[in-house]
Amino acid sequence: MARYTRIAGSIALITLKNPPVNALSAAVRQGITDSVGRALSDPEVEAVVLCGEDGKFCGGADIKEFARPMTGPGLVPMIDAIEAGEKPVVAAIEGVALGGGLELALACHYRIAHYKARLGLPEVTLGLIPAAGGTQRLPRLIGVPAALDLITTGRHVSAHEALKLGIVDRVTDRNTLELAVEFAKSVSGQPLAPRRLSTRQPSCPTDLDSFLEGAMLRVRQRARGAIAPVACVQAVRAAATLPFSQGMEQEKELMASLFTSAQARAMQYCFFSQRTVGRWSMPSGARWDNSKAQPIHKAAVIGLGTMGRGIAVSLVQAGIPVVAVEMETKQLEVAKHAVTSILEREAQKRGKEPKLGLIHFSIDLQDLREVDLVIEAVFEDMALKKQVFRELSSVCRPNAFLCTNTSSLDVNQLAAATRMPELVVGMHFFAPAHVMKLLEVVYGPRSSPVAVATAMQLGKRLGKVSVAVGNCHGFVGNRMLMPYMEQSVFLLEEGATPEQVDQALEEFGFPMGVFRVSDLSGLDVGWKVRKGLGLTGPGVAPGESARIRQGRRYCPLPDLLCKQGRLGQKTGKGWYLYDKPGGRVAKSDPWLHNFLEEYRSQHGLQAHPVSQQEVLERCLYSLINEGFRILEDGIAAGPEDIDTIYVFGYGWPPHRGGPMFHAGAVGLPTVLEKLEHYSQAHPDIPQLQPSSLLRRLVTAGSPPIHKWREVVKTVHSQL
Ligand SMILES: CCC/C=C/C(=O)SCCNC(=O)CCNC(=O)[C@H](O)C(C)(C)COP(=O)([O-])OP(=O)([O-])OC[C@H]1O[C@@H](n2cnc3c(N)ncnc32)[C@H](O)[C@@H]1OP(=O)([O-])[O-]
Repeated sequence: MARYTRIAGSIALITLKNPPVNALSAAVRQGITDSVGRALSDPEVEAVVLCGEDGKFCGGADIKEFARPMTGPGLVPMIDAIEAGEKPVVAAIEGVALGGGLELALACHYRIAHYKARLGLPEVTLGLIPAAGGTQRLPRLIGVPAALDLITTGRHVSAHEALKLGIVDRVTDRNTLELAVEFAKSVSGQPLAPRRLSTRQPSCPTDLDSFLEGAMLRVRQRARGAIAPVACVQAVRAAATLPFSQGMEQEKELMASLFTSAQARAMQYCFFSQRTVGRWSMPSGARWDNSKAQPIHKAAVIGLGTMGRGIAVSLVQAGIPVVAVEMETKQLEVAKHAVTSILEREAQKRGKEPKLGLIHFSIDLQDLREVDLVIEAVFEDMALKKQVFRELSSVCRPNAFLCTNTSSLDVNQLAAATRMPELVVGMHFFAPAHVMKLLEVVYGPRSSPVAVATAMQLGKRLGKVSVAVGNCHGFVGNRMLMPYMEQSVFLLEEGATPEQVDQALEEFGFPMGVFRVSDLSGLDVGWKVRKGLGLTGPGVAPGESARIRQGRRYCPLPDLLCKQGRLGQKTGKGWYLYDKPGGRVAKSDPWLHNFLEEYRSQHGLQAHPVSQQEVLERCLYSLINEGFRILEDGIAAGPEDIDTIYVFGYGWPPHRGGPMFHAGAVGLPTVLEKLEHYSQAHPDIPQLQPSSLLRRLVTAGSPPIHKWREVVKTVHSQL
């Protein structure tokens, strides 16, 4: 709803009231419509101030209403009425003005923002366009290029950037409402026509067509197959080339095609999943709302390789003092130089001073005596990590949280090396750690709720999307990746090329196919893991067949490439060829194609044409199948957790919701049928055998994804 009050004699104050973000629900739209009508018809009111309760202007249209039939007044007529009114309306923007919230502010004649406010049109991240006039008014206010940037990326801007761009008229560190009221009085009686954005001409680049073509190309590259960014460009083109009313018609048509699309459903599911994972729970019954996080005043990172450096940068950027530890002076100096340059570069990008004073570099573990939490990021070697944890346990305060950044090792074994195993959790960051949004918080059987709550809270402070997961090899993300990667190399044995596999995955929407990713991160990473698991190297029993390990099919191709020194981009060749070591442009490599042919003939393998459909079904359904096993094992609390991990950490296209959402969208019976088909064709690949949870869900009539937890619960209660 909206509250109407009269203040300072002649000012009508309309306050949006819909906690927590004053979203524009039907009741709020009705409240605004009624209040604006009342203010315009009251002869004693000279000007209007529009604000939101509790320091938040407006978080936009009410996303929860999208799935229901529309009721109440429409957003567009409400907004148009504000702009057309004969009394000045001033938006007092505190907190957020996002989506429909900013569109509402754009209909006001003046905008005043608190310096901490954030503004933006994030509809594209929900599979939509800003269809309450945002695509037509913003270009008329700040010009086509700047508007296109905001609309196609959905990025939020600070109040200061909004002022520079011309979105707001004033930024204040004072009481925004008081200033807005003063301002409203001062502009009362001034002509309103020039303030109505719908009447302005947008400023366009001289070469508008080629500018828009370039923009279209970029959005198509950035989010392959996503339809909303394309519609955003089309809508802005309409703003640049058509009168306002016709532009609005186009905006409406484009929105109509997006609103009910599968992509919009998937992206809105992602939005809510991200919030669902914040309400974490553990099998013990500990939850987000019954476990209290401890404050972290000072942290430490031990091991300053690529991951440790990124983690240290993340902590410093969040304003947390950090002790950064390496074992030797030489390594410490190299790391210090690298961390300092990242901090300087990042600060420059944000137009701020680097917080170099917050980081202390050291080779002395005694410097960790005062810290509240340590994140260990040394090599992935259990013996070394155990040693580090033993030392940390004796050096740090008894109540310090000890976290490991391991990507797959057993958190419980590390906990057992300490005096307080309940204070040990995994904090699995993704490279580069200061950029990637995902954090897997891994609890072992002995981790205390307070340790999990503290790691989750710290993740939030670092700006991460944190997901609490159980302890198993590879946790959630990497565990699911294993069958996916295995399928991709099996497909090479059967006749595919890396190019074909990558192309299929990239057309599905991944930014990079599996082989390109492998070249980027280095083939030696997986090699080391496989050696550790005894799948290759000295751990393999003499006389064991090259293509069978532990009774199941194994593909030695990645190991063979590693043995030849083909480690990916860093050596200039891997699955592809690069112009030099460290080169980034992947080219097809005839050597590799010959190598694959020789390998097949050596092992008596008959190459057959592999279709794009087979690539997708085998790679994606084996990954999804592992996701069902993870749910069955209680490693992830729900499908939303898995999907959030994949969207934020593994490049899963958000417009496809995440692997588990995708399974539901394809149809669980179809996924089951395909897995049955492929597992019959490849009985030596157990990962293709459908999980019992998938079977149960199909037997239960394939309930919608938000009901899966109930089926999982019955599985657990029967265990
Ligand atoms: C149709 C014409 C075109 C217009 C389209 C639009 O405007 S599209 C919209 C364009 N707008 C956007 O895309 C903005 C989307 N929102 C955000 O980006 C953030 O929520 C935030 C920055 C506003 C606040 O961040 P924060 O970390 O402080 O808080 P938090 O994120 O944890 O959320 C708290 C609670 O609020 C809920 N909720 C939030 N927004 C909405 C909403 N619009 N609606 C409904 N609910 C919403 C959220 O689900 C959560 O509920 P829960 O789980 O407690 O039941």
